[in-house]
Amino acid sequence: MNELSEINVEGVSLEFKLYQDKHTSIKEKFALMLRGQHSPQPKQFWALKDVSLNIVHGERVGIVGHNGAGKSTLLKTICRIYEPTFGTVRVAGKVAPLLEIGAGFQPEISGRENIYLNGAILGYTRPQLEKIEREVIEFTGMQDFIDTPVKYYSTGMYMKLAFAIATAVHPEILILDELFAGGDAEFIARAQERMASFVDNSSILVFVSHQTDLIRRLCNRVIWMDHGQIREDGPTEQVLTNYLHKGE
Ligand SMILES: Nc1ncnc2c1ncn2[C@@H]1O[C@H](COP(=O)(O)OP(=O)(O)OP(=O)(O)O)[C@@H](O)[C@H]1O
Repeated sequence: MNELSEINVEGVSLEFKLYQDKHTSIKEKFALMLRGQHSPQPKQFWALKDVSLNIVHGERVGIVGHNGAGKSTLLKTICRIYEPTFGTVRVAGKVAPLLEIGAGFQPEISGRENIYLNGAILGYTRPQLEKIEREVIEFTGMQDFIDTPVKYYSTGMYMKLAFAIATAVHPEILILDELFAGGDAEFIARAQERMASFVDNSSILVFVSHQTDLIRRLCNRVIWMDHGQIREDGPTEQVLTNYLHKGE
């Protein structure tokens, strides 16, 4: 286990271009063309603005903020799905990202085959994959469906499988985005138990959620995102109190 897992985000800004074509009808476009004008240029939008943070092993970080504050964008930037427009992201340690449930699954193949496929993508070795297969089937309780193509799975089943695969072998850095929307109560309870026991002093959890109770239970540090910037970063209770009183 890497005792030196670390996430370092330094001066990160990320720009999206917002296309506004949907507000321009074909008739309006023709009128613009006849007048020798062009459709409006895409608007620039900064989803992250000069974000800096450092997360070290042993930290369980909850990210809170209003809708559109930049929480998911920050996670995707840490996972290198988005390239920052400015700034740098450095990650030391193996990352298990759970950003969009089922995003890594192949719909036509079975749950069991997806365990192998996803596990291989996460970098697990063959002996680890065999252990994971047993462990995942046991954790999910999905013996009866494990050889069914995952396109027939419900959202809850996708979630169980993805969570079980990502956490089967203790990852050094676990990154979760709103994981529990749509899961059944029993699974949510078991997943929370696993997450609580998952983080020890040699790993990192980064967790986006609107469920402040869950964040309070699982995290020892909270980052409050507001309009693409960090509004507050500190101990869970302090930041949550401010967020709940001054935020949203
Ligand atoms: N691929 C994209 N292209 C353009 N804009 C985007 C894209 N992804 C996100 N955005 C915009 O960036 C902003 C931040 O989005 P993000 O999903 O990071 O917010 P969030 O804090 O996770 O919100 P929520 O709590 O609603 O999930 C939003 O205004 C969103 O519309």
